[in-house]
Amino acid sequence: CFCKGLVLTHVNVKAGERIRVKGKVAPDAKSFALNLGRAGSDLLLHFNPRFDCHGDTRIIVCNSLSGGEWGEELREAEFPFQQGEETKPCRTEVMVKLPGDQEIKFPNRLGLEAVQFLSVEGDFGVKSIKFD
Ligand SMILES: CCCO[C@@H]1O[C@H](CO)[C@@H](O[C@@H]2O[C@H](CO)[C@H](O)[C@H](OCc3cn(Cc4ccccc4)nn3)[C@H]2O)[C@H](O)[C@H]1NC(C)=O
Repeated sequence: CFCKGLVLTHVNVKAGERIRVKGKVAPDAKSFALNLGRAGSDLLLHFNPRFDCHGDTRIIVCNSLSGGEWGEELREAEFPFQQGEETKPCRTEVMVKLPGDQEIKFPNRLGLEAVQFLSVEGDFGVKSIKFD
């Protein structure tokens, strides 16, 4: 079974701690997103792999959201995701470890000490989330 559109609050993840999200990319995935922050309107990291969305093909878009305003996008061309596969786009405090050895570092633009909010959106079915 898949959990789509998941929102967790009060997760209280601090710098150096790790969140490991495991799940499956939908076979017909267009895009999915993992969001970390204080709340839905204040995101430290919006991590958005796009298979075919907003005119983007197989690009990872990362951004921050502050008071509902998007920051400047960071676009990563390395795209280690396949539609229909199991994957672990795991992440730590604004350092995102991707499948394989690839990492994306993203500035802590909101200067959050801890993350309270985690959400998963789009074509990704969550199978497990681990905090350690
Ligand atoms: C060239 C001038 C226009 O630029 C375009 O402006 C769009 C609107 O700002 C940019 O798209 C937005 O990029 C944001 C990150 O910078 C977010 O990804 C915006 O999506 C927010 C969102 C989440 N969700 C839920 C969701 C997420 C994933 C899959 C399914 C539902 N629905 N909308 C998404 O609409 C889009 O990335 C941007 N493209 C470029 C090339 O800059």
